Amino acid sequence: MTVGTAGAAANRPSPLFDRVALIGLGLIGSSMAWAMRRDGVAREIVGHARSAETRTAAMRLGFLDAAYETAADAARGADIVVLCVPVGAMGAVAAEIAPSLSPGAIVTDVGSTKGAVIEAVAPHLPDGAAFVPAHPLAGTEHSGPESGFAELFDNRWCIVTPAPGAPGRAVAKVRELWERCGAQVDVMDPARHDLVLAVTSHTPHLIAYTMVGVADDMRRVTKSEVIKYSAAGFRDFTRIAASDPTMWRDVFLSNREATLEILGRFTEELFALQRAIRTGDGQHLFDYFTRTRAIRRGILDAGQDTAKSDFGRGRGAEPPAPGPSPVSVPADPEAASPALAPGAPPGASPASAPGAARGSAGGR
Ligand SMILES: NC(=O)c1ccc[n+]([C@@H]2O[C@H](COP(=O)([O-])OP(=O)(O)OC[C@H]3O[C@@H](n4cnc5c(N)ncnc54)[C@H](O)[C@@H]3O)[C@@H](O)[C@H]2O)c1
Ligand SMILES: O=C(O)C(=O)C[C@]1(C(=O)O)C=C[C@@H](O)C=C1
Repeated sequence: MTVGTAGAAANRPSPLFDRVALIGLGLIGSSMAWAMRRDGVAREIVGHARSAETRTAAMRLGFLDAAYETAADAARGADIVVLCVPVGAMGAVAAEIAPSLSPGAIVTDVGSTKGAVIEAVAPHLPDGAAFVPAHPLAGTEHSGPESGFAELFDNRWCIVTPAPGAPGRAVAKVRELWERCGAQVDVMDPARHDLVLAVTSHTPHLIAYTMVGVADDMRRVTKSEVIKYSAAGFRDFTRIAASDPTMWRDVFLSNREATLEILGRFTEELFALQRAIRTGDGQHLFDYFTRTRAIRRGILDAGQDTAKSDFGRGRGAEPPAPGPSPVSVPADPEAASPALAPGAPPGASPASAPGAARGSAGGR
């Protein structure tokens, strides 16, 4: 049964899909919906969330045409189903939607790990379905339906890891879906993806969680100095360590091998640095920090971040995007601006609000 029907998106430029079903309506599900609306990717965007509160929020915010109580009902009649739930829930959701998939339907996901998701999802899918896993390398520490915004994927990478035998037509459609959501797409082997992401995302998150945990353990200072005198490095760690506990528990449990491999290397390097500090080996420290500085330069040169520092002061932040001044997503449905309404023209979404408010680097 649906919560309500806001009407199919009409008069959009060349929709890629008739009906897209999003299973899971948190940060990534809602951001995808906003990005798809912006570009007129689908005639109809429907979704499923387990809680009535989330389904109601999705309809109130206006990023869905219909919200269903079950994943199976949302998937019925969809030409593509996007699994936007924590990676540990992917298998159960795949089992639930499998019987209601249309022949030839594409199933894709946005999970942060790929090998375990493929293992969990693929066995449940009927022969006629094409499974094309994907992972947008864009996110924030926020979660839930209110946290999404259309610009989240703009100029970020999305890695597609097609299962062996996935039809080229389905892979091309998933590629185009992400390109139209603003991302650049690369195709990668799932095991390679999991190793690369263990280096660039998963282990850094674990290190941030650890550092904030260490500070919290130091009860003497935590309640006052750690907060009051928090320096930029620690503040960056606290943002990362504020990320969703369910999502990250599942990431580490499902990318165990690669994360442990990188953590082992990390520990060795840490011991070497510890030794250099103890023995006063300044040359080792200087050479090491010179090498790591070059990595940052490479990221800036690749356009994956900006050199402008902010550190929460708002001084070096990007200038606000042209257009209406940023406002936060209103809690009161009546206060929603017309741009929030379903059927708003492509390009209009509340996303510019939270996205712009967070700044271009901070919102990612
Ligand atoms: N947050 C990020 O930075 C980020 C970036 C890229 C990919 N991802 C991946 O995207 C997926 C979703 O993450 P998110 O950030 O949107 O999380 P989120 O917490 O904002 O949203 C997840 C949603 O899934 C729902 N859910 C959980 N279990 C479910 C189940 N069994 N059935 C139906 N719904 C269920 C939750 O209620 C929630 O609404 C995860 O797999 C995550 O690894 C996250
Ligand atoms: O900016 C953030 O909050 C993120 O950590 C996003 C981030 C990452 O860059 O590591 C986290 C997990 C994802 O799977 C993809 C993106």
